[in-house]
Amino acid sequence: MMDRDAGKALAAGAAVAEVTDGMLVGLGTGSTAAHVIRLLGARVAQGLRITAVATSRASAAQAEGVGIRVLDFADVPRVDLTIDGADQIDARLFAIKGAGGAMLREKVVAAASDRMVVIADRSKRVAAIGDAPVPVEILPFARAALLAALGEGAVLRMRDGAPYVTDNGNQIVDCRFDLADPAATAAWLDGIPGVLGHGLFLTEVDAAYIAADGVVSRLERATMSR
Ligand SMILES: O=C[C@H](O)[C@H](O)[C@H](O)COP(=O)(O)O
Repeated sequence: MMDRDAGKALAAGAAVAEVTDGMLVGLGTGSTAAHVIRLLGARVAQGLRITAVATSRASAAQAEGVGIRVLDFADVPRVDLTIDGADQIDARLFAIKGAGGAMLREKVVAAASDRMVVIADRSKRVAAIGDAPVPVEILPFARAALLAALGEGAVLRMRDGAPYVTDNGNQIVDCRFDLADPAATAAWLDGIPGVLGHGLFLTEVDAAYIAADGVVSRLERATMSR
């Protein structure tokens, strides 16, 4: 665990090095993104001038706590650079996100970003995304119908004996999909009324910093268009 956390911090440091004066930075959510916020806060204390938007209330609170000025994303048309974690990432820069429940805000912020970078310790790096639940944010009004539509293995996420509620006031269904064709699965999910978001990030990620054995490697989507 210590080793994984050291990897998260190392990857975060590599990505934070991309942040320069004047940027509007998108802050991800989760234990890896928390390192980014901590490191950015330290740089802000040393004089770095940035503003930020956060992909969750938790990240906004952490950022404000370390002196980063957080804007309301509702007022922000474009973001320069977003740095976020992932549950799985592969060489195609396909990612599964949302174990922390923030994937809908994470995706809209990523989509509004000129550059989106995923940071991860080696445990997240996989040959091909698939062996992890895909979180799907649903309209609670349609819960039973959507659980049925999402198929076998779809499980309503619970917390403290009640359905988990996202920052958006919705619920999450964790799904097990055959991801032989991730784009087809994403398109299918995008077409289901009442599905408000999901954790398949297939086009949003521009680069990934992966830490393993004290070394960070970078994967870059150099030639593919977004
Ligand atoms: O909803 C949560 C996010 O997608 C996280 O970025 C993802 O779950 C990775 O979180 P962690 O860095 O805590 O493993």
